[in-house]
Amino acid sequence: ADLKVLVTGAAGQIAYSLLYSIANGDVFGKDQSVTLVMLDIAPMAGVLEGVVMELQDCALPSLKKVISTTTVEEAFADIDYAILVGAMPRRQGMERKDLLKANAKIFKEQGQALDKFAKKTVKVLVVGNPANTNCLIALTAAPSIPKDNFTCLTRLDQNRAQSQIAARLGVSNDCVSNVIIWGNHSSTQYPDVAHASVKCGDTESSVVSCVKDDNWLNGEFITTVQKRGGAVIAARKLSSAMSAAKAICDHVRDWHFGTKGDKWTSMGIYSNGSNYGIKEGIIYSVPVRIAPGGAFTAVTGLSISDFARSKMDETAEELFGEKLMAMEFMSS
Ligand SMILES: NC(=O)c1ccc[n+]([C@@H]2O[C@H](COP(=O)([O-])OP(=O)(O)OC[C@H]3O[C@@H](n4cnc5c(N)ncnc54)[C@H](O)[C@@H]3O)[C@@H](O)[C@H]2O)c1
Ligand SMILES: O=C(O)CC[C@H](O)C(=O)O
Repeated sequence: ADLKVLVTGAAGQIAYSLLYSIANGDVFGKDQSVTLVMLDIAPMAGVLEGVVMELQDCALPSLKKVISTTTVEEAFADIDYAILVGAMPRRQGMERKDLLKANAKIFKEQGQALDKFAKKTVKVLVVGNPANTNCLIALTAAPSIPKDNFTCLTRLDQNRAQSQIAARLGVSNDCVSNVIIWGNHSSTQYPDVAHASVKCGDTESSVVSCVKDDNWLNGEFITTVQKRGGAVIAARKLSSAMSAAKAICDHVRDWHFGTKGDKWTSMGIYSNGSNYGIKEGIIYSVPVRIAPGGAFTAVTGLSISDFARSKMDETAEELFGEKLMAMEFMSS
């Protein structure tokens, strides 16, 4: 059957890279026909039309139909996937709090629209920042959809961490696996390589034993990944877009087709209180294994050092703080 995939913020910069990849079959496969639904706000209707024209002009075989709209009723009707990108990005000088205030109401409205109009099996990926808390807002506003159908993007952080390690070791990016991102998609996230491995030829070794520099791994490596989004904003005067779109494709592809073998990937999921002492009630990034079709389970039994524990708690605390702030904004 045809897949109906919604991308919000479809006139924006991330969408400009993302829409092509989805329409080209890079996410759901070349044999899967896709109806692409594109939502943006009314003032962007003209730009949206231009993007529709370009998608048509790509003449892609797996793109069955394009629907562009500025109303949530039409956008969320009967969708299989909702990729929620549309939100204000942080610019230089803006705090996360400013962003939460501006964006929280978008995700409440869209959560309600998911509840009302989407398939109950819809898979939701929240990208718009603050991604974890926006995801929690959407989930809360959509009680008829299972909580495990809501995730937020931390794959960009995982890709950043993986590429930092690969560059340090002088190996290609695909040699490095099982890096973990814990917690918030923010500068308190904990990129963790304690369980990561690097494959050179036929031999697989731990990243820690290959890097042989714990000071770097526990210091500069972590801060580089934590601050990478801000560094891109400072350099481009715009938020990351090409790399964000690529990470969205990786996330959704793995959610659709599943992870391979004993490999895992990180995504922000609803914390039900049973993973690694992370309390219930926030969207927190953990390593997951995914079955074909999308059922996922958090990877269990990983040893957690005292250093990791304090980092994991710090990012959880930030998320509970954001949750409180979001609740205040919503009630005022
Ligand atoms: N989680 C991540 O890893 C990650 C990475 C990069 C960017 N982001 C976030 O993604 C978001 C989008 O970034 P961008 O660079 O594409 O921004 P952008 O400003 O280029 O595009 C955002 C688009 O969303 C639209 N929009 C605003 N409100 C909307 C609504 N209610 N419904 C539908 N569309 C709406 C805007 O009109 C605009 O076209 C930002 O919040 C950014 O911070 C997240
Ligand atoms: O606003 C930020 O600090 C980050 C923007 C984006 O989420 C990224 O990670 O590139």
